[in-house]
Amino acid sequence: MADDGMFLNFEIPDAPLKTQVKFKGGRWRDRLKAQRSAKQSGTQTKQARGPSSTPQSHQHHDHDASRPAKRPRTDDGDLHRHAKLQKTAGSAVGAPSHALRTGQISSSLFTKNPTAVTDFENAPVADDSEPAKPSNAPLSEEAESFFSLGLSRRIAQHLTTKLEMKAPTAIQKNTVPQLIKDDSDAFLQAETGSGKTLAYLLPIVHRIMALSVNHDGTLKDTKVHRNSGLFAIILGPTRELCKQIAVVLEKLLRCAPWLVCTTVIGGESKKSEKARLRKGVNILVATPGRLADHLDNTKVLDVGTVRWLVLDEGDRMMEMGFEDDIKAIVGKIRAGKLLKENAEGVKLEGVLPSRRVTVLCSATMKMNVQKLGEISLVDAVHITVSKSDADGDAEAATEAAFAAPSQLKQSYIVTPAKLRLVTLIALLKSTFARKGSVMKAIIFISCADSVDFHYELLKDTKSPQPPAPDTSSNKQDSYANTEQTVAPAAYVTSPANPKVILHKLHGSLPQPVRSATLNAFARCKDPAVLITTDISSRGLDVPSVDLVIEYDPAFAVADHVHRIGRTARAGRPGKAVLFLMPGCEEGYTSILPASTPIVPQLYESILQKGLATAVNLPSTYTSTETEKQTWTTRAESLQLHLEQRLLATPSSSADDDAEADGADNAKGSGKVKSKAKPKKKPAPENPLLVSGRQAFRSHIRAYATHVREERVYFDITQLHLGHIAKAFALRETPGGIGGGVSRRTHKATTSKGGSGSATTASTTDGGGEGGERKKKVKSGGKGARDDDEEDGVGKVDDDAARRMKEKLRMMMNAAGEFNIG
Ligand SMILES: Nc1ncnc2c1ncn2[C@@H]1O[C@H](COP(=O)(O)OP(=O)(O)OP(=O)(O)O)[C@@H](O)[C@H]1O
Repeated sequence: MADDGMFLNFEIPDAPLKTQVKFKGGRWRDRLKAQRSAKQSGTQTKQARGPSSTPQSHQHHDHDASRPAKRPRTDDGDLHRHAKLQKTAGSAVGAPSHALRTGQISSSLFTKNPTAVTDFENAPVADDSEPAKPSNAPLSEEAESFFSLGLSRRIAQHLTTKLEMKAPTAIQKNTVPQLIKDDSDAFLQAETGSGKTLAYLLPIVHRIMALSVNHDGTLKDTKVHRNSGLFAIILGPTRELCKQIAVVLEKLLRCAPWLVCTTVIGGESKKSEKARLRKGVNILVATPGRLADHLDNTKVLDVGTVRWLVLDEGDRMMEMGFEDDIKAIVGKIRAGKLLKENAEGVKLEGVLPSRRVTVLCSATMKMNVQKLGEISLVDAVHITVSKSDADGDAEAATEAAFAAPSQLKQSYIVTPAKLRLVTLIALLKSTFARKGSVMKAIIFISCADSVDFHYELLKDTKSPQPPAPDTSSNKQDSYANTEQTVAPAAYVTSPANPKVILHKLHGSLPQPVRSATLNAFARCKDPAVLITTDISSRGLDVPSVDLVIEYDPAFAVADHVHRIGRTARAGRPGKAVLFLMPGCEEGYTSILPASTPIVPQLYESILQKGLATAVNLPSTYTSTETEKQTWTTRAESLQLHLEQRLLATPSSSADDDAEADGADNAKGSGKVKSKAKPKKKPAPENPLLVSGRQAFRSHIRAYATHVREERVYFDITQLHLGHIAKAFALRETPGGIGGGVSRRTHKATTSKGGSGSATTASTTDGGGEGGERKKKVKSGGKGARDDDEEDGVGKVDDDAARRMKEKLRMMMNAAGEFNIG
């Protein structure tokens, strides 16, 4: 069938387009071969542009044997599917009227794409008939109540009346009585969104309250207050999570206003944290590095009365390199003498646990959790929601906790690399096509550079920044802090949702910006999209997230489970869509935990649905789209438009600014010669192009850091870099991937201990504790990529570097097809 849909019917400026590709590097013979291949391909393209262009000529081109083979080509299959969909879309495929005039270019979006191996015909289909029973919802009110868990009337009433929680969830039902009556350590494991935070907070608060309140709610004579001692420490991996835990705790403590909690999480001056600790605190929420620091340097922080140490998201803390800090914290707490009464003579014995209790909390189980257990737990009770655990089958119970919530609908789209960007836009556009169907969506991307790029690309360039959420205590601050991270979106809006607000979040942003952005996303009343790295994958609880898009797959299955767990929380419905590329990536679905089948979606259907109507371009651009355009031409026009945006020369005002800056700098350095003719400066590069190239490089490097066991699905040698560049709206594949490590870090710090081996690279950690901790990136480990808080540009391990080198050599010997004239 024909593939005329791939031709574009509009002019683009000549200047930025490279008509000839220069091949550098590699052996001259290979370069010559590639040059010839390019020439031949160019001739074919020219032929195709002529009026005699036929679909056959493209197919011939596609099967050009002289072109170095990279991946199995599948045009036949692809075009067949494509044509089939075109027909259903009612468009005329193959009409020769699309033939281009000289000077126009062809978009190769729909050609030379590898075939998906998924058997779409026999794959499971989405079952919309009956939603699955939620697995993480609160239990029925008739069957369970907070009161029956052994909680005091005061707390139980507070939960039902003030916090509007009618009944406990299953993990709360199993945890609360255990931690109230027993002083054993506990390993708490339940799926995402199942209410683990309250599961450990409720018994702690209940028992601390019991120092001053009788079970019937009447007050005792002795009433503890903020200076009565620190009773519990809760550790979380990121500042965001710690803040969130503190918010839940503050709400809970409203029924016991004499108790005080606070956070020490970095990102603000240690002095002010010390001041708060000096004022007195009963429950402390902290990141490990910052707490270890205070334990070393803040005398007023006395752990003699501490009875509970909670390690929330334990595996993540280990993964982030907090092992030494945790060891130090556990060691210090255990070393201190356990006080039976506090300084004021309040008897703690008999009310608080008789020993120090450690609670380890995680939705997923990794090897490092075991290690953390060895460091911190003694004869721990394993608490899950599963019956199997009660039956003694711990493995089955762990598996149940590791699963995604049953009501979460998971699907995946096998999208050729070149079509990723337009498919993402089409997916978002169709998502927001109906008012109210999706209010909030989160897009996970592998690295901060790529987050920055996609945010800049998708935002509406000229629209004013949306107002800051009005609930902030400091409106002005909040507004200023989100200036670079919150903006109205272009492309993805629809007549039903003309306003969609875009947010970006990653660990390279300053802490106040991170907090303000998250706050803005959580409180946004308009439909909202958050583009983010894994910094948002753990523990974050933002209400009404209806959709999670994994545009880049997670670096490990456990991370995938946490990412998709940002939706479908506490029994609410949710959807998760995973982008995969044809080939080995498709096998990844076989290892994903899911209670219901993960359904494949055709990218063509997504494009067809999303691009059924015209795309709203940013306000500085005028759309030339017509109603009659088909989804394929829309996809191509959109891709071309995006590529052109990157190729556009920056405006003259930018030039002037640069000129002025240059002059200022020269003056500053005192090197201005009065009569010297100002040197002509090279035209500044388009910032979007620079950002796109950087995003591409970081993306490829991050790709090399999938965990070893999963690299069979994410094989870097299988990547077609040229095609991937297209997903960054780049016409040419940027160089400089293999060489060196370019990092964007806050500031260099020195490591506190740690076993720095020759293959160990260190990057500052902007996420956990604002550059205080040094993250260890070990050879072969996954720290090399943009971890949640880093910028994703790390050292690729030796193995990956070798494969990358090979890949680059292949690249240099072959011509990326859209590099060719
Ligand atoms: N008993 C309850 N009734 C109703 N909602 C609840 C109940 N317990 C918790 N929730 C709500 O459920 C949501 C998820 O809770 P929480 O963040 O503690 O989950 P989690 O198990 O820690 O998830 P994750 O593993 O993703 O961190 C929160 O919005 C919380 O307010």
